[in-house]
Amino acid sequence: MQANGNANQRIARISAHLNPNYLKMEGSSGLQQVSCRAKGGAPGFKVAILGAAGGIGQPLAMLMKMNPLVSVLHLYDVVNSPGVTADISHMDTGAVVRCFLGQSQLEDALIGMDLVIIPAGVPRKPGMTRDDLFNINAGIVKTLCEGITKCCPNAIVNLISNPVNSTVPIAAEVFKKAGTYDPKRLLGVTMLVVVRANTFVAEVMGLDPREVEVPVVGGHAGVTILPLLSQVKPPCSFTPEETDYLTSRIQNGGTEVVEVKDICKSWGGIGNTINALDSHIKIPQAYAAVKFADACLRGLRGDASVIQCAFVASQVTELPFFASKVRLGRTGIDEIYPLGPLNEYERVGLEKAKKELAESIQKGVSFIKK
Ligand SMILES: NC(=O)c1ccc[n+]([C@@H]2O[C@H](COP(=O)([O-])OP(=O)(O)OC[C@H]3O[C@@H](n4cnc5c(N)ncnc54)[C@H](O)[C@@H]3O)[C@@H](O)[C@H]2O)c1
Ligand SMILES: O=C(O)C[C@H](O)C(=O)O
Repeated sequence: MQANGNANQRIARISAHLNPNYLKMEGSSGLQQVSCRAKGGAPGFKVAILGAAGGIGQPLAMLMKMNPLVSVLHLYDVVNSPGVTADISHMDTGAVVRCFLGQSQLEDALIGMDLVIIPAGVPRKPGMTRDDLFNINAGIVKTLCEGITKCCPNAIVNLISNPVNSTVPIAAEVFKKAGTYDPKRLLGVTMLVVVRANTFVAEVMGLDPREVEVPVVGGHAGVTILPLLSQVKPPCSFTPEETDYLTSRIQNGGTEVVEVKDICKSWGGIGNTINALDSHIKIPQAYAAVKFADACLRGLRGDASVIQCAFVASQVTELPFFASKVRLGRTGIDEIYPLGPLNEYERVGLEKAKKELAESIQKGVSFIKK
């Protein structure tokens, strides 16, 4: 005890390492909060993850810590962020990692950020739609976006929390209310369905998924997810059965994962071992989120021709938001591409997608305007 100091002092040392907001003040017995901006060791972008201790948040934090474009990584959550930060900060990559815990530290987590990634909120359980998450996640996204308006209104925002079809309009309304809205900087992350589409098409066609590009437009739930199989690169032709199978599998990929994980969970562990699925770590979801975040950072850096699909404010259809291919640049979205020629199957799908999307968008807008 002598050598290591008392418990408060030990906590203070650990906390100061993890969190620049907690520094042990000379002569004080406990922790005292002081304001301090995180400093990065290497040049690069400052990125905050809100919801960093969650199933997506943790692997996302690990992968962003490995990204050479990131110099400072802020990990914010309402629980467990110190443990996650301790772990991630031991990786010998360039980004400096800082921990932020609880609402009182939200603003410090956000000050000066170039990119804010939001996977905060509850995930689906079997039998639920993404829209069933609205009641809880709408309020969470609203609070986090209010923080962004105050602390980093020019940051690019990657919104992952579901239902994306409603949370993006919620974020837009919060930013509009604060007078900080820039539609070029707000992007709903739909990359995961593109990743799945590339994989499933590659499986059917016997191709390497890294060489396949499937544009997926519309939104991020059920029938609003519209893969444009007529525009796959390299050009492929599909039988009607293959088109039905692929469209349905891409639209229901999220549900497939939720259900299979739940079945595995019900098997339990072997003997007394803990079932790893209890932790709900979501690695491919984080992979997709990082693929998208990396594209945004490359755009910010000024790389040419960075093109990905995302759910954004759009004039591609009559709806105010729509997912389609966008080109990313130094200030966010530089260009939104039109849908291109659709076949009859896709035209029918588009009408279904727009009907559901219109309701989800309106639900998000009304949540803030009510
Ligand atoms: N867009 C996509 O492609 C995609 C993919 C997968 C999951 N999701 C969505 O992402 C969300 C998170 O999924 P998950 O599996 O990581 O869930 P999770 O429950 O494992 O993690 C969510 C994290 O958010 C935190 N959180 C809750 N309220 C918060 C608040 N007010 N501020 C900050 N953090 C808060 C929780 O403490 C938790 O650590 C869900 O809504 C899920 O549906 C989206
Ligand atoms: O399906 C979900 O609930 C999570 C995510 O949107 C997914 O597509 O995996």
